[in-house]
Amino acid sequence: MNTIYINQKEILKRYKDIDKNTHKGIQGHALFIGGSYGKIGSVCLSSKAALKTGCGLVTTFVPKCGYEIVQMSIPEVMVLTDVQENFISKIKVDIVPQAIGIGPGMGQEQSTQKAFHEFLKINKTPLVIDADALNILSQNKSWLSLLAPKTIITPHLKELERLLGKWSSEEEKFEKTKAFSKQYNLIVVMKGVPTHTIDGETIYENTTGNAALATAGSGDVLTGMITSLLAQSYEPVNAAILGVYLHGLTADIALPETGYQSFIASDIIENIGKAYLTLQNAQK
Ligand SMILES: NC(=O)C1=CN([C@@H]2O[C@H](COP(=O)(O)OP(=O)(O)OC[C@H]3O[C@@H](n4cnc5c(N)ncnc54)[C@H](OP(=O)(O)O)[C@@H]3O)[C@@H](O)[C@H]2O)[C@@H](O)CC1
Ligand SMILES: Nc1ncnc2c1ncn2[C@@H]1O[C@H](COP(=O)(O)OP(=O)(O)O)[C@@H](O)[C@H]1O
Ligand SMILES: [Mg+2]
Repeated sequence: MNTIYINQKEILKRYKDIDKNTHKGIQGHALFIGGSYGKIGSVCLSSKAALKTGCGLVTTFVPKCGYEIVQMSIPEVMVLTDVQENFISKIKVDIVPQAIGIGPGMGQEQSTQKAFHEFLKINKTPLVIDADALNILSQNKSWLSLLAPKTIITPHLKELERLLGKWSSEEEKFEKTKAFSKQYNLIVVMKGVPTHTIDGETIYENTTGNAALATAGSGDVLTGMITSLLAQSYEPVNAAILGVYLHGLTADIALPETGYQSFIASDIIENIGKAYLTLQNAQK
């Protein structure tokens, strides 16, 4: 198997320092599409994580019930709303983002499924697909052919099983995932312990992170971080690898202060700055 271990040395080959003359207009604009009644928090986590990972602008598209929630919990984020109150029914945005993250908290209502299908037919923006958007694809596998090359998908093991069907050994899991990645030309972030990012025949094994990450919203934060890096012009595979590495590093940094149990998804976001500083200090 062609496995590359993603440690600090590998990350420093891929990490790009910030340009001192940059401004928010060229730092990348990320759009998040997701949320439904009772699950607006997921897309708030993705959106805040994206800002803290360095993109210049974030817009979040939610059903109407999410409008005040997103505005009040993250004032830096711009908000667009669906016509429906409790779930997404028609994805209509008048902005030009550099990357889109779709799926966290989105639910699987029939009209949400239809809206997602219409969106996939016309979308030209680099995409990160997570959570319910993956579950919808599992129910409509013919839509996978609508995905542009190097679209990033971020399934946890259950979501992966819904997409691929059951496997009977670890080896078969990897073989099936590699075949799937090649068939649709996708980058698969196979979330687990550890997380493997699969790009065709190549497997990138992450080396950061710990059990503190086993907490609600941890994956929603990862979607925000990867989408942010994609919006900042990282190649899709590097956005995935660096996002997973930084996400894990936040938990390694925080662990001595929080312990495993009290660490929550917001603590990932709080520690993204320290994770970046670790890389910047290692460059000196
Ligand atoms: N604050 C909010 O708004 C939040 C909103 N959220 C949103 O909720 C939606 C549903 O997402 P979800 O992942 O909770 O549900 P679902 O896909 O059915 O998976 C659950 C089942 O899958 C399994 N399983 C999970 N992980 C596994 C693993 N690593 N390895 C192996 N198995 C694993 C496990 O099954 P079991 O092992 O029990 O058989 C578990 O019972 C989605 O839109 C998400 O964004 C959440 O992000 C939370 C915070
Ligand atoms: N024991 C663990 N060790 C390391 N990472 C973990 C562990 N448990 C969960 N994670 C990470 O936490 C994230 C969980 O994602 P996900 O299941 O989508 O959460 P949610 O849907 O609640 O946001 C993944 O990145 C996964 O790799
Ligand atoms: Mg998830």
